[in-house]
Order: sequence, then structure tokens, then C-alpha cells
Amino acid sequence: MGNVLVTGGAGYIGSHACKALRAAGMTPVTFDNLSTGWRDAVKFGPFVYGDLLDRPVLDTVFEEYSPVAVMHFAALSLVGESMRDPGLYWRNNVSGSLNLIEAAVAAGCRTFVFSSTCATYGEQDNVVLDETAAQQPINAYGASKRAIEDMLRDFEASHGLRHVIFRYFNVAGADPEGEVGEFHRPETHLVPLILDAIDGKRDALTIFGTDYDTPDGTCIRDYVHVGDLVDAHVLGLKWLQEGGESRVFNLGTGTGFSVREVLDESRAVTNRAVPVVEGPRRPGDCTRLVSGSTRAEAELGWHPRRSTMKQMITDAWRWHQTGHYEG
Ligand SMILES: NC(=O)c1ccc[n+]([C@@H]2O[C@H](COP(=O)([O-])OP(=O)(O)OC[C@H]3O[C@@H](n4cnc5c(N)ncnc54)[C@H](O)[C@@H]3O)[C@@H](O)[C@H]2O)c1
Ligand SMILES: O=c1ccn([C@@H]2O[C@H](COP(=O)(O)OP(=O)(O)O[C@H]3O[C@H](CO)[C@H](O)[C@H](O)[C@H]3O)[C@@H](O)[C@H]2O)c(=O)[nH]1
Repeated sequence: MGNVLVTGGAGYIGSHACKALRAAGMTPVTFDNLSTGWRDAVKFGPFVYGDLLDRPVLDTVFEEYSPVAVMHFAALSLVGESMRDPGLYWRNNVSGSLNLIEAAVAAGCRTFVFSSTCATYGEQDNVVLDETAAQQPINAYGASKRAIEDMLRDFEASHGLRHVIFRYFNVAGADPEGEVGEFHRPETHLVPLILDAIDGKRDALTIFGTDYDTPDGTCIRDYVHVGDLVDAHVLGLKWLQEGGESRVFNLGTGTGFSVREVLDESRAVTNRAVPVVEGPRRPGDCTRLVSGSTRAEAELGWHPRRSTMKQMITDAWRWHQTGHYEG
């Protein structure tokens, strides 16, 4: 019950979280500067146009809506861009999060759910990636997220800011009811790029590297359905509201799929050919990133229900054929 401030609520994952919060009886208040998000994606509660770097606007939002909690999705999240322009990432993600955290604490809002990433683990092939694995990011995006995690721990120690940190693996799929979905411009994620190639919006899907040390030579990732991912956020919020301690949770299924396996399943689901080109490795890609944790299941009671590759591609394909945003 009550208002939840959702930063980045006009983006891919944040818009799905708003729908889940609304379904759970809360009012999601979206705060977004629309740098990579869409006004049309804000459907489940009020919208405030604003930038995390603008502290006075943040203070006004806390005053006006008195949120019981913050879900913080807003960030820049392109690995390649972060390598070219690290200052952009440190300013937007780290300085922006510092403003948000300070505004929350000043307003007495001390319940905080944060989107982190498996990119904070970095290149650690053959290591079990549970929440205790070392965080050794190999790009500025991952480094910015690790810094925000540290910031949350410091603000808990000094100001009692209770938080849940979710480290996502690869998020895919769309709302099964088609109200919201993934729409990035430019798009860099594998599944929507495959669907673009299938229906001719791009010439072909380029496989980034076929010489990795994996059974079929292509990179392996752990894909989780966006609907399951946001369900975990509602459970994480409940955990904090019921007095649970600050905690880190990986969100992945523990099953890895190679790029070729995702391509095969896309062909099967859509019953269409995928034009494919084999290209060089993409800088910054790890060979294998698969969660080695069941903590979210064990402690939050999180049970991913839609995170089969077939279901993720089915839902993404439905959205791809019907859904888009214009502003
Ligand atoms: N998509 C994935 O697979 C994935 C994986 C791991 C982690 N994450 C994290 O999940 C979160 C959401 O990712 P997404 O894929 O939905 O991204 P997205 O780009 O679709 O959404 C991010 C939203 O934040 C907003 N935003 C960015 N900077 C802002 C600022 N300074 N002030 C206000 N609003 C701002 C954007 O306009 C956008 O609506 C991010 O924090 C990302 O790092 C995503
Ligand atoms: O055109 C493409 C796009 C991707 N891939 C491959 O497909 C896999 C998945 O790539 P994505 O770009 O979809 O996802 P990433 O694994 O690079 O990135 C995801 O996980 C990262 C953590 O490593 C970050 O959190 C990031 O925000 C999130 O999207 C990778 O092996 C990539 O090399 C291709 O072969 N061709």
C-alpha cells in the first residue's frame, strides 16, 4: 500500500515493475528524464519528468508523494558507451544515485530497492557466481553499479537506509498482456535484435564471436523473464517492509543459453528463418555469465514461472509484432 517512487519507470524493466506494483496494490510514481525511456510506457501511476541530477526536483517529489519506498531503475546501461565515455556513467549513475539517496534519507524514506547487475562480477570464468563472488567489473558501467552498492552500505551504516540489491543476469521477454515491452533505441540486446532480423528490420543478426571456449563456440548467458524479475522486486520490497535485513540477491535461473541456442529457439517459436552473420568478439563480453545462487528462491520465495527460453521469446515476439512507443 502507498506510493512507491520508481526511478526509470518509463524504461523497459521499470515500466514492468510499475505494472507489478499496481497489481500488488501500490501506486508507482514514475520519475524519469526520458533519456532512454518513453512517456507512453508510463501507464500505471503518475509521471514526474525529472533528472536524478536535479536535487531540488527530487526533494519536491518526496514532499509531494511521501513514498514509502524507492525502486531505483534509472541508469545508463550500455557497456560499450560506458567504455567510450566513463564520465557520463559516473555522473549519471553514481552522482545521480547519490542525489536520490540523500533526498530519500532527508525525506525519511529509508526503504530502497536497487537494480544492480551481474556485470559487477566481471570476467570470472569457471567461478560459481553467487552473491559472495568477488566484484571485479571490467567496464565503467559495472564499476558505476558497484559504487552505488557501496554507497547503499555506507548510508545504511550512517542513516539506517535499509536496502535490497538485485544483481540481474540477462533480462528478456515482455508483459504477456502486451501493455509494455522492450523498446530501446538504439537496441543492443540479443533477443530483440534477433526479432528485428527475423522480420527484416535489420539485415542479419551478427554473432559476436564463435571461438569462445563453450560447446558451440558462442557466449553463454542466463536469461530471466522481465515478469519474473519484477515479481522479485515486489517480494524484495515486502521483505524490507516486514523487517528483513539489507540483502543482495542474484536474479537469474541458473541455466545458461548460448547465442546459437537462443537463435535456434527463436526460429522454433517464430517459425521463421533468422539471417545470421558470424562476426568478431565484442569487447567486454565474458564467455559465460550464469547465476550460481538460489538465495532469492530460498529467502524471498521467488519462483521464476515464465523464464523458459520459449516463453521469453514468445512474449518478446508478441510485443515485437504489436507494441511500440512513440513518445
Ligand atoms: N536490461 C537488462 O538486461 C539489465 C541487466 C542488468 C541490469 N539492468 C539494470 O536495470 C535497470 C533498468 O534497465 P532497462 O533495461 O529497463 O533500461 P532502460 O534504459 O530501458 O530504462 C532506464 C530508464 O532510466 C531513465 N533514466 C536514465 N538516467 C536518468 C536520470 N539521470 N534521471 C531520470 N531518469 C533517468 C531512462 O530515461 C529510462 O527510462 C538499469 O539500472 C540497468 O542498469 C538491466
Ligand atoms: O547483436 C548481438 C548482440 C548480442 N550478442 C551476444 O548475445 C549475448 C547477450 O548480449 P546482450 O547485449 O543481450 O546482453 P549482455 O550480456 O551484453 O548484457 C546484459 O548483461 C550485462 C551484464 O553482463 C549488463 O547488465 C547489461 O545491461 C545487460 O543487457 C552476448 O553473448 C553477446 O555477445 C550477439 O552475439 N549479437
